[in-house]
Amino acid sequence: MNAVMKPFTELTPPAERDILLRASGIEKRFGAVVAASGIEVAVGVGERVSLIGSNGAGKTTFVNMITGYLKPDTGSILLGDRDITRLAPRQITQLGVARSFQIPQLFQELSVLENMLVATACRENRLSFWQTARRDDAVDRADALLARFNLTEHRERRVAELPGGVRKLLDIAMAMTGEPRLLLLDEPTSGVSAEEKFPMMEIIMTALGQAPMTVLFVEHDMDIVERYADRVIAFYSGRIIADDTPAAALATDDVRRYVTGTLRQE
Ligand SMILES: Nc1ncnc2c1ncn2[C@@H]1O[C@H](COP(=O)(O)OP(=O)(O)OP(=O)(O)O)[C@@H](O)[C@H]1O
Repeated sequence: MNAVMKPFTELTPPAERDILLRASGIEKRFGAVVAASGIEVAVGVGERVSLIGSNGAGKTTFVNMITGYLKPDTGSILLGDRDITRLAPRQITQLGVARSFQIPQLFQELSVLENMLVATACRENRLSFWQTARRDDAVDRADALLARFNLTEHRERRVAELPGGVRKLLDIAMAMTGEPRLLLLDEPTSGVSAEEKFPMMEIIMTALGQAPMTVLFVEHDMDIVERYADRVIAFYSGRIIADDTPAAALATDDVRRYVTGTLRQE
């Protein structure tokens, strides 16, 4: 059946969604600092979830535990029905979890296309970049992704010559080379000028398309959150203080007090 693609939220009510990511009973301390406490999260296939919170609230710790860079002290993380809590980052990547970084992790002296092919070689677990670079299918797939992210005109340019916003798009395009089931974006528009933010988010969200890929993105700009997330999880002091639609989450006293600062702290 050739159904017209609808936003995921219109397809099925939340209770019936297939759960892709389930974090249960997560606790994480760094010495006396509580970076995660009592974290209970279930994210459905195709959801666009924004993680918000002030500096040090625990957003990156949560992302790092999903990608395997940090291990929780207690609790479990499931991807589908697979327990990934204790797996190494590389194993978790192979299972379909990809991420981009606040500061893009790119090879400055390589071209945009070469960076894409390095990412492809890594996802395919190949030791030789050249093996991948010589394959027409790998180049074709890289070119298709570059086109989706409006990067074709930069294909042959060295990364060192690129403006910040283009580097961020490339970082996300590289994360997409393995066709992930779960994509984690760490502040996709940080460091980008106010005028560029919305056009850039528009490119990202259009390139990511609709279901079935699930996207979690850390974001400090509430205008971006309201426009592009269909759900918000707010962190404060390692705890989740709201988990709801953007409108509902941003209206709570805790989020206004501890995240957006629109309600004075007593
Ligand atoms: N490797 C670490 N060692 C010690 N403390 C850490 C480590 N990583 C994070 N923390 C602490 O854990 C708490 C949560 O940090 P985290 O980086 O998760 O916050 P965040 O919400 O991502 O903040 P930001 O918006 O500034 O990136 C903070 O108090 C931080 O200092």
